[in-house]
Amino acid sequence: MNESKIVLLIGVGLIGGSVALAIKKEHHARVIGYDVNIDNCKLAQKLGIIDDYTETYERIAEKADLIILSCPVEIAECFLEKLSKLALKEDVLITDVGSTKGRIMEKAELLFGHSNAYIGGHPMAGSHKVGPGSAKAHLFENAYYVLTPSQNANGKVDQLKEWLKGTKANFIIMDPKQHDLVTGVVSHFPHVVAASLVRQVQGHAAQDKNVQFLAAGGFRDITRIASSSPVMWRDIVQHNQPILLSLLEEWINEMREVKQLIERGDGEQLFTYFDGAKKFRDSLPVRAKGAITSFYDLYVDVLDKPGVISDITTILAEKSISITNIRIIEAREDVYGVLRISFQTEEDMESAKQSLESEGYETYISM
Ligand SMILES: NC(=O)c1ccc[n+]([C@@H]2O[C@H](COP(=O)([O-])OP(=O)(O)OC[C@H]3O[C@@H](n4cnc5c(N)ncnc54)[C@H](O)[C@@H]3O)[C@@H](O)[C@H]2O)c1
Ligand SMILES: O=C(O)C(=O)C[C@]1(C(=O)O)C=C[C@@H](O)C=C1
Repeated sequence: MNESKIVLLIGVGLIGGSVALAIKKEHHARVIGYDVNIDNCKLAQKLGIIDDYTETYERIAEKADLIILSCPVEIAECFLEKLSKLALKEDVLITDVGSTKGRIMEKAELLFGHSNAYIGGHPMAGSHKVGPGSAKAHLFENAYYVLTPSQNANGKVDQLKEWLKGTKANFIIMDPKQHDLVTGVVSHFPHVVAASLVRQVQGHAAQDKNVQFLAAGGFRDITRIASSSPVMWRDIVQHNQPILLSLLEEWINEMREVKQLIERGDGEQLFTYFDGAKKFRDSLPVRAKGAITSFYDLYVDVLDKPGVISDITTILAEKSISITNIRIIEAREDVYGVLRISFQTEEDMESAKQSLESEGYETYISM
């Protein structure tokens, strides 16, 4: 379907590229890219993410059936102004993939509110990587994909879902303000904390080189997201400033309480604090994509002996089970360590579990 439809992708990076691939999986539309970084357009064309690219978006925008803003959120906001001055098609659909929705939707209501053209969007999955080279058609599979239709655009939500059905995401309609509060809590503020932890460690590393060598699994897990695009996060923080400031106040109070807990040194209170955090963290839906994880992880107890990883990968290869990642998350000489193996699908994870257990390995689905 959509034989002759034109999609204009403004921002040909990780998320735009992934959305474009998902659209091309289901529709025969022609996807044209526009990006300030022409190398991203060239790479995306080579990878089959876009059919062509343009160095001047205006002419294509006026022909487009679907326009996707997949650039940093401050830039997306500027593009709303630019697009509103063009003679767009009457039935055009415009969406974005930005991590914040409040300011974008305020502007969209102002400029496109009279029409039914604008539906904000935010796929709640991603990566710390950037650029079209890391784009994947399945990036949003099972993830929540928030939609924020402008006042008159409710009737067009199904049309957008149809365009985006190749993402296999779970669409959810939200109010933009509610969206910014929730994502502030689970995504934006954790990013600020991750970056600040890395900067604290950086300060210590300048005093003692061993800090870098010993920055192991736990630190890496909790700070992976600090490796994401600083441009993207600068814009997110500027857009969600009031909510982030209020979360920062909450966090400062929480840290004051933690300080008192540590000063008191009461084992029972410390246990209760960590146990409460563990119980809530463990209750989160770790097997659904979203804020917590992007893959189906299986944990395997292993003796740290030479050949154990190749034994495990051989067992899985014999059953044609593909893995997306494998990592030793704890290993000391001659004691049990834990291997984390990630799979693309739940079925692969379940078959791996069965195969490894039948060979005598002990496995868990979450820890
Ligand atoms: N990375 C994630 O995990 C994630 C997840 C969901 C949503 N988002 C949102 O998706 C959007 C894109 O982020 P990304 O992760 O794909 O980053 P990215 O860096 O991979 O892609 C952004 C692209 O926008 C381009 N760009 C920048 N300024 C531009 C301009 N003036 N005109 C045209 N193109 C321009 C960049 O050159 C780049 O190709 C952001 O709004 C971000 O908030 C990111
Ligand atoms: O997995 C990551 O690297 C992400 O940071 C993805 C993440 C998130 O916080 O979950 C980051 C920002 C986006 O708006 C949506 C998803």
